[in-house]
Amino acid sequence: MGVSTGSTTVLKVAVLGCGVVGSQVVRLLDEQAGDLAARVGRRVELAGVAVRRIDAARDVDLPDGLLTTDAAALVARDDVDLVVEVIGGIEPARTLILSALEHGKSVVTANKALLAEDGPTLFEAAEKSGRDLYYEASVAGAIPILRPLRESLAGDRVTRVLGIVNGTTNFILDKMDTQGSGFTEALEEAQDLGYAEADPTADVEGFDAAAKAAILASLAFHTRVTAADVHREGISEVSAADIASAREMGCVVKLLAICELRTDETGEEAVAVRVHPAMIPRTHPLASVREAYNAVFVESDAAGQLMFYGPGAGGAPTASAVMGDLVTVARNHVSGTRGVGESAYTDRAVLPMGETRTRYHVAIDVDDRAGVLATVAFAFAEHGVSIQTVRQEGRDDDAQLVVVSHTATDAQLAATVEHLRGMDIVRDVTSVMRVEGVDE
Ligand SMILES: NC(=O)C1=CN([C@@H]2O[C@H](COP(=O)(O)OP(=O)(O)OC[C@H]3O[C@@H](n4cnc5c(N)ncnc54)[C@H](O)[C@@H]3O)[C@@H](O)[C@H]2O)C=CC1
Ligand SMILES: N[C@@H](CC=O)C(=O)O
Ligand code: NA
Repeated sequence: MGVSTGSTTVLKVAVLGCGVVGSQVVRLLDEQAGDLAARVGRRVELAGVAVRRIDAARDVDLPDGLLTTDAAALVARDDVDLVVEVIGGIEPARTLILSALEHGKSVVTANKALLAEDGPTLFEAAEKSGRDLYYEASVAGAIPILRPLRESLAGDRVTRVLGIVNGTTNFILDKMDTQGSGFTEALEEAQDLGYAEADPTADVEGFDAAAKAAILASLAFHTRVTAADVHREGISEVSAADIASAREMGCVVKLLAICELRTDETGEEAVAVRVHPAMIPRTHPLASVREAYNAVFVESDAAGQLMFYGPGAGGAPTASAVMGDLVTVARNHVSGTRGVGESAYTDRAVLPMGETRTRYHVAIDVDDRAGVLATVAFAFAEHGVSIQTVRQEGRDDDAQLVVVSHTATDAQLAATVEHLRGMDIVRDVTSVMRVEGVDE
């Protein structure tokens, strides 16, 4: 393959995809041209924009000559120095990124789905070509979180990363909580605002947050975690009743990504990575993260607790992170250097979800008669799950017990729920949700 030599006076950028994010990258490349030249030390110009349809309506004006439907040819062009991939999804994005790297172009991408599925292939290709692969926009949109993990905290030992990393689901849960909005109505609003993925199932079912959790855990713990390693639950099952129940307890429901450094039963350090809805106290800092904002807590041995907060989705905020990476890889290109590559030297195992320890909120429809509470409490005790509080709501045919447990493993809780579901006095277990951010 020919490695591009590019121009010595101008850096040429190919943008692949001109949707919500791509159109904003193209706009910023034009509007910030003067400042970019000063910051990079060389003019940065658009070489071309790969689109699916030339005649599609888009949010940015582009001269026809720059548009092409042949992304493969664009990334291979000799006059292209840097490539921005904002098509999304696995293919053709993976082939295009690999081709760009093989042709000697550094790549900036926002594609968490691809990084979480096949990151190592991309990192190896970047290593082999001696080029950069940067992806700050892939996690928590505009918030600088990957660079702090990769660089600022490289001398510390990160033990936990906890956050809200999906704007769409946070927007939906926030609207359900504060405005009593319906799920579908809130999702449509998030789509109109450009927060949702092309297929919003990726957001709603937690795939997007799981991909981001995999990327965060890999960087934080210097290991390889893929999307398949992440325990994932979305928000499609979160009901208005769950949100009301959380409110009763002084909590709010959030979709959380939790990455932890733990010790397995042999004493080896391992990682646990999960994404699921959880109740957190309204006094917890994450409870005040509204709309499509994201926030990530990082805990490390020396630094203690750090919190990163900001817009986690949307065209312009995401383009801001893409542009930051673009300036970095452009500077590296000009100075003939390379940024930090993948750091996966610890090669830690990923613990099964059953070993995760947390607290649980369980709502149970029961027959309202003497002895029911004791029988239910016995089922929890039998599986080693200690109860912190129980409250009864309703009477007679409408009776419900709401149990909040002390810390137990997921396996213990699952066994308890199965036991409850098999009991005569239990009509249904209507809600099981983890409770996070509460002291023992
Ligand atoms: N929208 C957001 O808030 C954020 C998006 N991202 C990521 O950024 C990437 C882009 O997302 P969006 O701009 O929101 O998606 P989008 O769906 O608005 O844009 C993707 C564009 O790529 C085009 N495309 C598809 N196949 C193509 C091909 N073969 N050649 C050329 N163009 C092609 C589509 O026509 C579309 O215009 C994704 O990886 C997404 O996960 C990351 C952070 C936030
Ligand atoms: N669909 C994503 C976009 C950013 O990654 C989200 O809603 O957070
Ligand atoms: Na980011």
